[in-house]
Amino acid sequence: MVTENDIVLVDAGNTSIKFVTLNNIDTELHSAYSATECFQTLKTFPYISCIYLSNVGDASIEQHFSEFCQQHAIQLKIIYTQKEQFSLVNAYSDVTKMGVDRWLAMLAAHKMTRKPFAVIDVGTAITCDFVKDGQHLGGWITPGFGIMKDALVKNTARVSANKDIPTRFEPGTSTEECVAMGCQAAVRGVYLSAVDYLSSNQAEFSIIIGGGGKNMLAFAQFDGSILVANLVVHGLARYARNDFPALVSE
Ligand SMILES: Nc1ncnc2c1ncn2[C@@H]1O[C@H](COP(=O)(O)OP(=O)(O)OP(=O)(O)O)[C@@H](O)[C@H]1O
Ligand SMILES: CC(C)(CO)[C@@H](O)C(=O)NCCC(=O)O
Ligand SMILES: [K+]
Repeated sequence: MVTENDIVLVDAGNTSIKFVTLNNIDTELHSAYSATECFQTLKTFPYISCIYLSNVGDASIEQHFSEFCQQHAIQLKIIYTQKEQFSLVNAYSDVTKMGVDRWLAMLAAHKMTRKPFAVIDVGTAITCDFVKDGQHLGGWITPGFGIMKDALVKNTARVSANKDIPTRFEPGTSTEECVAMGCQAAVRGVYLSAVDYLSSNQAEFSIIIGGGGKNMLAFAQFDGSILVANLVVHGLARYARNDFPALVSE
């Protein structure tokens, strides 16, 4: 019999691989910087029957997982972006081009609200996708906080940045602070633009925010937006629960 702790959900992003067993989906995720590092941790798990993998990084990740799963007699399900699933319809005409993390974040958010919504995933890149009545309307791809700072430093002679993640939002008084605050302003701009777009078309809507950098949008909670942990992994969980309906009713 398959149980929730035998199922592992893996979100391979551009910077790191995040993974967790289905029963621990709302706890802090494990994180690894390579497939090899991820396998070292997976080998310490008592038993794995099935791995659900989503990957927006290098295709070699899928090859590594395929070999690992073959060696350890684990079933591997690689999830790809679809045109339609769980009553959600993708707006891309070529869905193979859409990062599966966006698709999974939409599926996770779609389960959380009936209102028209924007789902914002704050990671290496920031994505924002809009959905109304189960129809994806389209979205935005924006550089993430780190990439923005790097691009500024790379393309200027006198602008420098540090690695600090800002804990305040106000005008800066040194170059490094101005860069950190300015890039934070740009991240907040994605949220504010989503509010602007949604409110011009409908009276009621939800905004759902996830990803490792979601705390940069923590202020949005006061406007009724929902900050959720592990959006992509929650999307993967929908596929797992659909395949194994006896686990938990959906
Ligand atoms: N405490 C924090 N506060 C704000 N931003 C953060 C924080 N920690 C990380 N970030 C930002 O979030 C991003 C990391 O996001 P995430 O953990 O979703 O994973 P990732 O592996 O980097 O991204 P992806 O899955 O897109 O590859 C980094 O680019 C960083 O700028
Ligand atoms: C935009 C990212 C990098 C966000 O992780 C990912 O979803 C991706 O690689 N997307 C491919 C391009 C697209 O979604 O249209
Ligand atoms: K690219």
